[in-house]
Amino acid sequence: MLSCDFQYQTLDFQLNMQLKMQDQLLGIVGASGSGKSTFLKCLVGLLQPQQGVIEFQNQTLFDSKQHIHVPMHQRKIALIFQNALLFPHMNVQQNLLYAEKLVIENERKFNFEHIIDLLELKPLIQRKAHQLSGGEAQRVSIGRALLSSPNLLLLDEPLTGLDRRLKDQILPFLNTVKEQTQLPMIYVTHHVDEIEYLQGTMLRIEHGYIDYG
Ligand SMILES: Nc1ncnc2c1ncn2[C@@H]1O[C@H](COP(=O)(O)OP(=O)(O)OP(=O)(O)O)[C@@H](O)[C@H]1O
Repeated sequence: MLSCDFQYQTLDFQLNMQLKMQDQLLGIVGASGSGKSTFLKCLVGLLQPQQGVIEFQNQTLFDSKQHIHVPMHQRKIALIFQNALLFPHMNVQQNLLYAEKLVIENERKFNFEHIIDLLELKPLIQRKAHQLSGGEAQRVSIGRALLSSPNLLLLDEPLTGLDRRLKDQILPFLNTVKEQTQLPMIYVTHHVDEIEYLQGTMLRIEHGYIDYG
């Protein structure tokens, strides 16, 4: 599983993470600015900690002493942001197939048809990104992340900006993804009820430290 013991520091912020992720879904909550997104960015390889170690499924992704910093595209970790970032000039099908084609065939975990069914995307496949609602676009971005065949799925406030009705639509899809794929997931949110719904274990970060209180 995931094992972290690292520090990431800027001029005015320090993140100290020591954890072993045991369960399939780890939910992370904490005040704005506490370091939740910074943690995900260190895992995916967008940011490089100053010191420490990050290991995932027996692979060292980062080790300051051994000068190991596996580049993002080799980590097999997908990150879903608050705003679905789809290619605007492509339709939904093209957006999805683009992600799939980046993975060599015998390493693909899911196929296109399976993802279309799982996320009920069939009625949308010919639409361009700007012809989708926020919730539909987020479903496509979840599908695209899955087709990149990740070993770990990171979700950074994926429901923020969606109204209650859309949240209530997307959460069951995320639950289906969790149940059907068995993918390890880390889910950052301000809403504890989302983690409870997804039956995740919960971790709180305060001012860059894990709060065990
Ligand atoms: N691009 C950046 N440049 C400089 N400082 C940043 C940058 N992004 C975040 N920070 C700072 O790093 C610290 C941690 O921010 P981070 O985004 O990880 O918090 P967060 O817990 O995800 O907050 P939120 O819940 O508001 O998304 C904060 O002090 C923030 O101001």
